[in-house]
Amino acid sequence: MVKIGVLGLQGAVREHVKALEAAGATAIIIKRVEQLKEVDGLILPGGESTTMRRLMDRYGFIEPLRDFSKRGKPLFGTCAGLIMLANHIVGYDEPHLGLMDITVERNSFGRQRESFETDLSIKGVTDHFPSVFIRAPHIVEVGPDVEILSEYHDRIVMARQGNLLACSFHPELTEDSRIAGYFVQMVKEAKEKINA
Ligand SMILES: NC(=O)CC[C@H](N)C(=O)O
Repeated sequence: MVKIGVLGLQGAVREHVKALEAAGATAIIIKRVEQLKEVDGLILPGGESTTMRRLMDRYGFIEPLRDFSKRGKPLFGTCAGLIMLANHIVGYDEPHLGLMDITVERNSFGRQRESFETDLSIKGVTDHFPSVFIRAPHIVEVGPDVEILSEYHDRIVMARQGNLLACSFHPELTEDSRIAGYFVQMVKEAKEKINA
């Protein structure tokens, strides 16, 4: 069984733990850098990216998370977590982790529609996934190694680059654990490779 961490500095943490368990993984909440060595993959949850960055700096997570990724361990960023992974953020000079070859724009679905739910088709998962968007970012542009997994009204809302997975919405806020299952499978495959 794979063990997957959920970064627990801020945001929608417990819901991810539940979804991972429903998808057959062991899940632990990560609050200290030393805990990273216990897990085979990590979820960066939704929340508020500027707050999350401040806490990552305070607890020294930036470099250890880059190392984690370099060692071939998968990361999955949802909503604010997607913003943490991106190489470029529209309107900002510097990225946060800067691991994934994507450009993201924050809060891109308009104020009057701050939060909504819609049915999305997600490549490799299902044609119908109930997706909750909360002040969500979207992916403006992807590099050549990035596979687009889902779009909503011509905006990219889910993508994968090797061991990096990112989506604009909150898959953990619905009962459907198939996206968590997709990530669990990524982590299993990465673990086999690392141990081979
Ligand atoms: N639900 C979310 O994670 C919202 C993300 C938030 N609007 C940000 O820019 O960080």
